[in-house]
Amino acid sequence: MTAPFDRSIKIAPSILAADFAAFGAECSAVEDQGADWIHVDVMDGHFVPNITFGPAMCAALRPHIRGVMDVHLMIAPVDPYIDAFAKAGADFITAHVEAGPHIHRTLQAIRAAGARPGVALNPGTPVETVAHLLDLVDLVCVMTVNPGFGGQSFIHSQLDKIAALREMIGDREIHIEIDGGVDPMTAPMVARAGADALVAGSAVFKGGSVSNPGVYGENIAAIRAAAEDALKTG
Ligand SMILES: O=C(CO)[C@H](O)[C@H](O)COP(=O)(O)O
Ligand SMILES: [Co+2]
Repeated sequence: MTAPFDRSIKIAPSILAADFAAFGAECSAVEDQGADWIHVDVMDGHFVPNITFGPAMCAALRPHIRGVMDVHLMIAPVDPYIDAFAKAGADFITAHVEAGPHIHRTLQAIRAAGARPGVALNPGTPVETVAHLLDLVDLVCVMTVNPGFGGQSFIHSQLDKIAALREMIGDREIHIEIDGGVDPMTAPMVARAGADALVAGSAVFKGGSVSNPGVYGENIAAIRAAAEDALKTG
């Protein structure tokens, strides 16, 4: 029997804001402190103006992540690397709709490789771009910053896009993930607009460390409570 679709609020710390010299311990620490998914930002210095890490890092992290590894590919091209990220143990592999001319084929290839496909949209990309991809994906990621860096300000104009996406998705079992500038102030807005997976880097890791992980727990709880309270009060 398959598990019912989980529409509850999920907090996905982005390790872009973690201590790069201690990624394994950082992943365990945020999971111990209540993280639902671990969000791994892969950047190539071409699709985005920053470079992080690749499939070897994901494979190294896998034993340190008990739950979901959510891999956000900010790379172009995507297709030559799909098998490597799937073999590295990624649960979700999200590719950008802007990363190439054949996103439909890319999403099929991610599923064929054994991972769950996601599609991400840059802030300047209209939501209609994913209308004909919804049958292929388990997740749509709405970027609320321009991808490439953590710690940027939330772009409020994306709230309408999230609400329109929620409408488009209807009762399909697709997660709406928000990435960029999510904190206890912005979490209520994205939750009300229809998001269920909230990526947060700076707002989770600020003030904490692997030797002081309780701060991560407080930060995660604050974002979750802000989002859940917004859903209760409407
Ligand atoms: O994909 C990303 C940037 O391209 C990151 O996931 C995102 O920026 C999270 O960091 P923060 O919460 O600090 O904005
Ligand atoms: Co990301």
